[in-house]
Amino acid sequence: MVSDSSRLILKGIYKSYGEQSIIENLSVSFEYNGIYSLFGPSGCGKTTLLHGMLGIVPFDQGDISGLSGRRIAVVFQEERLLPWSTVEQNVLLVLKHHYPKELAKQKVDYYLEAVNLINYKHSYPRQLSGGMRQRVAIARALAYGGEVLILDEPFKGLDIKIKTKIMDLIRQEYKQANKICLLVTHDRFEADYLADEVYYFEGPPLKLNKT
Ligand SMILES: Nc1ncnc2c1ncn2[C@@H]1O[C@H](COP(=O)(O)OP(=O)(O)OP(=O)(O)O)[C@@H](O)[C@H]1O
Repeated sequence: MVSDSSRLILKGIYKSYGEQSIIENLSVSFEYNGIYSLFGPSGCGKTTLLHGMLGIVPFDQGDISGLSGRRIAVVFQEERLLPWSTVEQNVLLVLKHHYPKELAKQKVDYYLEAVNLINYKHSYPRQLSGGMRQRVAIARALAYGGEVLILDEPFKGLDIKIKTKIMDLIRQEYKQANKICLLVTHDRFEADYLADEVYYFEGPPLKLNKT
């Protein structure tokens, strides 16, 4: 089979947890150079789909193409920050093997500024609010960069002003050839604001309702 490198394709995906079928014969594809929202109610299986794509949980069946070998940045539902490291160190950590030291530091400052946290770079996660910690996780993913950006409910707890500022930045950086951004959300405003295309899901089992 010839693989199509301009698309990320999921084909015939199945996933169950015990007796509960979460994903049943789902096929969906995304084009590089696209920003997509995966919109659907809480519990329908969106996170399971993302985690399967990332290899965090194994799918029971199905094929994924167009993802391996790509650099992937992720914002998970939880911030996953190191509590013993400062905000700056948390972001730097993921950059240090990918960029020279000075460039890495510049990136940290640029993205902390972008999420309105530059004045907190020497703070520890416990000194921040939940929404601020979430913004550190967003800054970390954007600074890391990559061809694929996966966002799982990244804007919860953020006010509309900062949320739209961050979404504008993401559009600027991901509306480019050879890049994909996938946003999982059950917030209709976010889904419409960020994406070129909104995929509507229901479930479980997760079903693509319409695009
Ligand atoms: N590790 C697990 N073991 C058993 N069931 C699970 C597990 N993870 C998820 N589920 C179940 O799978 C279903 C889908 O969960 P999932 O987190 O994928 O939904 P979601 O659409 O992302 O929801 P939300 O928007 O609330 O995050 C739920 O019914 C959940 O209870």
